[in-house]
Amino acid sequence: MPSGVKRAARTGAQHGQLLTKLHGQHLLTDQKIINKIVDAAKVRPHHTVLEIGPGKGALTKELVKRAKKVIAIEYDPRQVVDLQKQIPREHMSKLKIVHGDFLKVDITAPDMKFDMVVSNCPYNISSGIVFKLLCHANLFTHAVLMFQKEFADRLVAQPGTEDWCRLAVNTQLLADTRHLMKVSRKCFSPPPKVESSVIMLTPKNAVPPGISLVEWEAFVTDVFPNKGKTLSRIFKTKSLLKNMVKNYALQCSLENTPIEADKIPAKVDSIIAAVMEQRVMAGDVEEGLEGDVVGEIRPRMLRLEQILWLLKEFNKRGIHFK
Ligand SMILES: C[S@@+](CC[C@H](N)C(=O)[O-])C[C@H]1O[C@@H](n2cnc3c(N)ncnc32)[C@H](O)[C@@H]1O
Repeated sequence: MPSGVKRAARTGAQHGQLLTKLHGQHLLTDQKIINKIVDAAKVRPHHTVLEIGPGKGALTKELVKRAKKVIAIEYDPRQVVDLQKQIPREHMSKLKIVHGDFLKVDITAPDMKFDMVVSNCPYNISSGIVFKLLCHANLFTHAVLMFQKEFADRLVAQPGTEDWCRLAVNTQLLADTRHLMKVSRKCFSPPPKVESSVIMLTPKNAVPPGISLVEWEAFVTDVFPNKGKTLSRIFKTKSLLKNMVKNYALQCSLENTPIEADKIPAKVDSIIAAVMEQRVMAGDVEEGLEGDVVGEIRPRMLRLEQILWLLKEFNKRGIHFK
């Protein structure tokens, strides 16, 4: 082979490998795992399944056998071509391939209606996928999703564990999450460097009453990066105090509450003290909390209901986080 052709072939192959890495293309090859994932999704003949990143169709081939329709969103044009070749002709009419980035595709469009989501996700956009699905939680009943094990562990984490974090709290506000199975590296080609897990994500029916999602997100973002510190210490953080003072001043002016600007920091301090001195919802304290006064508790011990309660305690006293 002439050296120019060899070089071009090598460059082409390297480009392919780079794309493979960039798009998280670790394809499932273990038929038992493929079946278990599709079984877990409980696909019935009247269902439309949305698949994120079908690749060469490992899951898609099973899904089209069982569903009425599969909408598969794939970013890589090479995989789109391969996918078309992989699906048996008799099932082709059930498959709609959308060539695009899942994070950008409008999944609310009338021709995109679906009942559930199944995906061996591209791990490099795991957070984006969860966020987008939660934003459209009203569109589907459940999602069976494979992620890198550490990410999946955080999605299903419980209070009091190391993995209980912002991602867990934000996800579980809007959806129930359940671990389904671990998947060994050996079940993929090429094998990834990490282990994987499959989880079930089931949207909850409604956002808890009296809660603004924007406010919730801001509160959790302020409190959870310091999940090992006590709440009293967290609410003494300068940047957090500054933000609370600014928002309190805004709230006062919106409500026409007469309060002099230089008195606002002291007022905010007194509100924080009042909230911190309370006892956590009686009879609702997690075992292992280090004190029963709010200020002595660390966010990593707080259950969802307790975080909601804490946020409402601030909000009802006029303190907002966004
Ligand atoms: C981990 S592979 C899974 C492939 C196949 N489902 C399987 O299990 O063998 C992830 C797939 O997602 C595709 N992908 C990567 N980023 C994407 C994006 N933003 N939107 C849609 N698909 C994407 C990749 O090209 C790849 O085909």
